[in-house]
Amino acid sequence: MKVFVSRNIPTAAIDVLKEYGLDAHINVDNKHLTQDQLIQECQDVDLLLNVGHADLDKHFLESCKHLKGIALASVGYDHVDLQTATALRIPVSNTPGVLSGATADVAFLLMLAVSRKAFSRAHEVREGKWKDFEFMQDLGIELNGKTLGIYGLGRIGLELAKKAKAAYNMNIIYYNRSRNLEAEKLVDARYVNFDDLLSQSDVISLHTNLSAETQYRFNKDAFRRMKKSAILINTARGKVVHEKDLIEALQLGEIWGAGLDVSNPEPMSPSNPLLDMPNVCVLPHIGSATIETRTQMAVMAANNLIAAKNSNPMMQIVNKEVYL
Ligand SMILES: NC(=O)C1=CN([C@@H]2O[C@H](COP(=O)(O)OP(=O)(O)OC[C@H]3O[C@@H](n4cnc5c(N)ncnc54)[C@H](OP(=O)(O)O)[C@@H]3O)[C@@H](O)[C@H]2O)C=CC1
Ligand SMILES: O=CC(=O)O
Repeated sequence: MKVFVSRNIPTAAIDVLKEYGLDAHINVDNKHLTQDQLIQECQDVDLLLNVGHADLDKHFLESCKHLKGIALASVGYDHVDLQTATALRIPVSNTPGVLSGATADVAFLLMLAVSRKAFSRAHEVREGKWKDFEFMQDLGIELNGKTLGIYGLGRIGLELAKKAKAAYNMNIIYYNRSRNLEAEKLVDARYVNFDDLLSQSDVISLHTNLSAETQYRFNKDAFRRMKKSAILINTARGKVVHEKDLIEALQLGEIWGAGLDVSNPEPMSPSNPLLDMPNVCVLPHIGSATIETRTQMAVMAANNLIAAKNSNPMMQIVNKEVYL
């Protein structure tokens, strides 16, 4: 069977593929592939281990006629046309759980960075422009005892809630479509409606998957209903936030600051006004980027490919209808 790995992955995962007899062709140069290039690479490929968030849409899926399985090295699968994959009987797997702690760490990091204005003048230090200790400058907001609102309290949201509770005894409120009773028990999380999430939170952290329902849910209207002192953290997907409305809300002082690990599009344009705002911290989508986590993600994806190779169900299947 022909296997393609779309970017470099840790050796541990390549070893798993080899151990089970899959001799993968790896994009060893780690070149960014356009969709056309990926289609070209996958012309006679049976199994794809896909790294990154390039669109695996109808055109891609229908163009790669030999595909019998796609293992994503990500938990999010909003970039895959699952309906077409299922119709073509291509099982698709993801990597839930193993990246929750690392991604929650980045949300926590952003929450602290923005609330303490940690990076707003870091460049001044580097450029020799920092002149003096200022008693009344760079004043941040303390997180202790504040209210953390989580939009999408699932695996990652719960990890963040645990950290926020342990470190700062934050009050946790959340909004999902359904209640998360485990979180209510573990961190005393309180289920609220969307309006209350907006109006009661000191920090709102987004951890939903991207869907038609969640796309642009954080827009002009939402920002107006948030506290003027509120901080927005997004480690979910760029499109959950209406970026133009966010820029306006920050410019008008409708919210206090924002910490973003994701944007729309990615990479963010260097001319994006968010990058010039001292109350905004932007990271290059590094949520799961630790040696430990990326290794576990890649190994999980490799094991899913092995299952597909052996015509067994993939363990972390996201379109299980394919097996009906
Ligand atoms: N920055 C990064 O590097 C990373 C980003 N991510 C992003 O984080 C996302 C979440 O991952 P994970 O925690 O594992 O996923 P989970 O499925 O565990 O959690 C998603 C949560 O979102 C809620 N949700 C879904 N739809 C809605 C809606 N319409 N309104 C309100 N809540 C909703 C779900 O609850 P319910 O179904 O009850 O509504 C669930 O609690 C991923 O999909 C990915 O996009 C993930 C990893 C790394
Ligand atoms: O964004 C990363 C993911 O795993 O999803």
